[in-house]
Order: sequence, then C-alpha cells, then structure tokens
Amino acid sequence: MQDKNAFLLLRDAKRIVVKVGSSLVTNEGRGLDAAAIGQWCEQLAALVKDGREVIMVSSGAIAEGMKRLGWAVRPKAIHELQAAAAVGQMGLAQVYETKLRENGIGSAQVLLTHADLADRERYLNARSTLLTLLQLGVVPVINENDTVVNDEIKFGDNDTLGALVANLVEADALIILTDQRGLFSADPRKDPNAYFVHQANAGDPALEAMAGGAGSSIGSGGMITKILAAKRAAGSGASTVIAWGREPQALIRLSQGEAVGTFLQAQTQKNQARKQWMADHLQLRGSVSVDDGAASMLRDAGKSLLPIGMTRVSGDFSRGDVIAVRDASGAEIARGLANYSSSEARLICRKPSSEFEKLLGYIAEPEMLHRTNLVLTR
Ligand SMILES: Nc1ncnc2c1ncn2[C@@H]1O[C@H](COP(=O)(O)OP(=O)(O)O)[C@@H](O)[C@H]1O
Ligand SMILES: N[C@@H](CCC(=O)OP(=O)(O)O)C(=O)O
Repeated sequence: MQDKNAFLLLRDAKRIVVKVGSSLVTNEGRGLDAAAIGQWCEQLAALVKDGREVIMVSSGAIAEGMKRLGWAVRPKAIHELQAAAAVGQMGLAQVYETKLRENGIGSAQVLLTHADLADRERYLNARSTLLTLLQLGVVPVINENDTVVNDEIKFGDNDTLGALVANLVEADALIILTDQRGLFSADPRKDPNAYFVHQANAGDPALEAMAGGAGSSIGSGGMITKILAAKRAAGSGASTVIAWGREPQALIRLSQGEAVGTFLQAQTQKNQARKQWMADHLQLRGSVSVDDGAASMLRDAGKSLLPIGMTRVSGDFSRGDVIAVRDASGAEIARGLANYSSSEARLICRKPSSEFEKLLGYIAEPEMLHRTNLVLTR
C-alpha cells in the first residue's frame, strides 16, 4: 500500500541513515568538497539536536586518495586502489570530524567489510557499538574498509553498505544523496524524455528496469544499486529517499515531511520485519529458562533479559546466535540474539552484573538478551 504523500512518514523517522556518493563528496573527483560536507554536517547536527539518531555513510576515499597521490586515472590494480582508499580516508574522516565538531556534535569513524556483517558475532559487535554511539549523540561516519577487501568480497558501492547499515541498526529511513534529483524513468544523462518518479513501492520490479549504471567515472553503482539498496532496506522496514545532494536543506526538509526527491516506501513495518527475521531463524542454537519474575519483565514490562533471572542454560551457542527463552513451564516466550555464549551464560546464570567481571574476566553487556534484539513469541 502506498501513502498519498509518503514523505510525511519521515516526520516520525527517529533513526536515519544518510548515504552520500563519491562524486558529491569529492566534487566529481576534484577534491573533498568541504563546503558541501559542512552543509550536510550542519543538517545532521540539527537533526541530532531535534532528538533524531543519524548515521552518515560516506564514499569518497578512493577519489580523494587519487587526488592526494596525484593520480589522474583510476588505477586497475587492487593494491593501488586500496592504497588510495587508505590515503583518502584520512582526509574524509578529518573533514567530517571538523565539520561536526564545529556544529557541537561528536563523530566516530567506523570502517566495515562484508565479512563483519556476515559473521554473527561481529555483526552483533558492530550493532552494539553503533547503537551505543547513537545513544551518546555521536554521529558515526561509515565507509567500507577498502584496504582489506578485494573485488570478490567487497560491497563495492556504498548504496549496498548504506542499506546493510539500515538493516543492522533497524533504521526508519535511508536517505541516499546523489548527483541527480532522484529516480527517473531512464538515465537522464542519456534520455532527455525521462520523467521523474516521485514515489513508488520499494522492491517494485518495474523500478529495476528504469535504473541504469553509474553516469560518471567517479560514482560506481549508478541508480540500479540505489534501487536494490531500497529493496534491501525495506526488508527491515526502512523506507528510502533518493535525493539531490546539493538540494538546499534537503535533510531538514525531508525530516519535516517535505517531498524532496524520490520516496521508495517499505511495505513491511519495522517490528514485523524483525519478528519475521527472528522467526526465520528456525534453527535455534539453544535456550535459557527464566524464573517468573524475569518472564513477566520480558512479557509485560518490555524489558531485557538479565542473567540474574535465568535458571538454566541449554544447548551450545555462541555470542550472536539466536536462542529461545523459556518460562518455568518450559514454554517458549521469546527469542533473540545472545550476548553471551552458552559456556559464559552458565557462569553468569543467576548472577548480578556486578559479578560478571569476576566470573568472566570482562563484561560485555549487563543483559543476556537486549530488548532491541528480542521478540516475544507468545
Ligand atoms: N533511472 C535513472 N535515474 C536517475 N539516474 C540514473 C538512472 N539510471 C542511471 N542513472 C545514473 O546514476 C547516476 C548516479 O549514480 P552514481 O554515479 O553511482 O552516483 P553516487 O556516487 O552518488 O552513488 C546518475 O548520475 C545517473 O547518470
Ligand atoms: N568505499 C569507496 C566507495 C565506493 C563508491 O564509489 O561508492 P559510491 O560513490 O557511493 O557509488 C570509497 O570511499 O572510495
């Protein structure tokens, strides 16, 4: 179902992932566009001050590295691209840090690879670090960790990375800023008759037929990766906007519900998507049984599960595995991602968090299952 003016949904978007492409960030490869980055940072800061949580996914490391190394032509050799990314990332992080600080907001650099998100434990680590940063009011600035990935295993374009980050933190919206006003029925660089698409359903196959590849030599994915990113983001309930990065105050205007760019609406609700994801993990790795107090905290008070409320740990599972929670009668009441492995859980079962350090030698989280990582199944 499509809303009459779906952009209005963005007024309630609490957690937003913004993605900017290489051509915008580096002024078509001429060098980091500090003024443009400054304007996005000013808007990100205003959104944080308005109580929103924002994550910036920024490309541009390779293009900026090439500029700094004096390379006019994009190298073909992977190790040279990786070297350029390492050089350029320094500049990228520096500009974001400066511009966000000038607006009174802290920033953090996070470099991710596909392997980080495919591995359950690293996935959970990335997720809790990002959620902690958001809670602290800090803006994470994310890019792919280009120096350690090769062609076969990289995201390649940051549109995909933006969508995976939106999935990871369960964002309400993904805003992709690019060098076009949004999606057209065909590449406007090639087809002067292409018409503008105001809004559509994310995942509509007709959109894939409209979208072409990159229009410039700087960008890498083109419109097709943005359409596929919108489909992927919709999987966890996030709608996507594709808008022109130089549109004045685009982020602020979008957050006020104004129609700027193309809106690709997610068809599933966030909670539903999460439940589905958990339900699909049928192969449970284990379970924990809980006492009546903990069961009621989970079921009735919407709280996390603390080890002190656990009575028994069953199975052999690792941090990040999906496990079931059973009440005193043995019935499953919830499932979620374990913060501790089964052997660690056995050590801290029935214990208060003040004792975790003594028992484990460290403390990861006070909860066995955090509220944001669990769904009630009964
Ligand atoms: N249907 C379409 N609508 C709009 N742009 C399109 C379409 N098909 C292909 N493109 C091209 O996609 C380009 C944007 O993608 P890309 O160059 O990868 O930018 P970015 O660096 O922002 O990711 C546009 O400049 C445009 O030429
Ligand atoms: N990680 C790469 C970005 C890859 C890329 O070109 O992405 P994009 O311009 O968003 O299509 C970099 O920082 O250069």
